[in-house]
Amino acid sequence: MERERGILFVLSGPSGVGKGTVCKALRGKDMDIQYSVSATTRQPREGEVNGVDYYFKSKEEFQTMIANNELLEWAEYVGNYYGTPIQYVNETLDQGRDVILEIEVQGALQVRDVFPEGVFIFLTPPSLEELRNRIVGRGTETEELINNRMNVAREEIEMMQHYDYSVVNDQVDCACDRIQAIITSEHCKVDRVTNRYKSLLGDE
Ligand SMILES: Nc1ncnc2c1ncn2[C@@H]1O[C@H](COP(=O)(O)OP(=O)(O)OP(=O)(O)O)[C@@H](O)[C@H]1O
Ligand SMILES: Nc1nc2c(ncn2[C@@H]2O[C@H](COP(=O)(O)O)[C@@H](O)[C@H]2O)c(=O)[nH]1
Repeated sequence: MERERGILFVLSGPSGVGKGTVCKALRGKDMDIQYSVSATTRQPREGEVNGVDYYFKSKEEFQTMIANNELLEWAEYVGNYYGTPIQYVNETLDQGRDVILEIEVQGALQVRDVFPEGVFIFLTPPSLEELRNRIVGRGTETEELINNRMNVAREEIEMMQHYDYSVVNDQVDCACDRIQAIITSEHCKVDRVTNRYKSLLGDE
């Protein structure tokens, strides 16, 4: 029987809403889902490790990746470039394993064009005030950058209509359970299951 391709999940939502935190909680759930590591030109934060949190690149290196078609999508966000290396995503999906991308909205819309069968989830904050509190509390951005990120956040929330699911991150465990439920239900969708049975019956 031919092995089915994995499912591509895209998790977006404003900076500081808790995408990384919720993904970390998902990792603890022992699910067979792989996490793509993005490339970025932003400076590493304290404790961030190259190849684990991001592939940290110079602007020139990033532009070379674009020119060589090494990125599935890329975007400029608050003065830096961010992008998803395509090879890892394709190879992992071809192995029949799911992949999750944690990316901002402009990039997610590009992925939608290439992977219309992908599953797009938008994580929302309980309120804008709470969003700001979370970015401030993280302690990684200057006041100016916090304001820039909050301005982009407003625009991003308006783009939520382009997603398949919206999940509020009120409490990490609850948000994680909701995303886990979405992943499980996507695996039970009749069109995906039908393909599996087609190849099963074809084997007879
Ligand atoms: N449900 C929650 N309740 C309270 N605090 C939270 C919650 N989820 C995340 N946080 C906190 O909010 C801050 C931002 O979270 P995190 O870094 O995961 O956001 P992010 O969406 O991945 O941000 P970015 O897009 O900038 O990488 C962290 O300090 C985290 O501990
Ligand atoms: N379009 C893409 N956006 C990405 C990617 N990796 C991360 N991101 C998003 O960028 C912002 C800022 O991230 P930060 O680490 O500087 O706080 C946030 O929304 C990330 O989700 C990517 O590969 N492509």
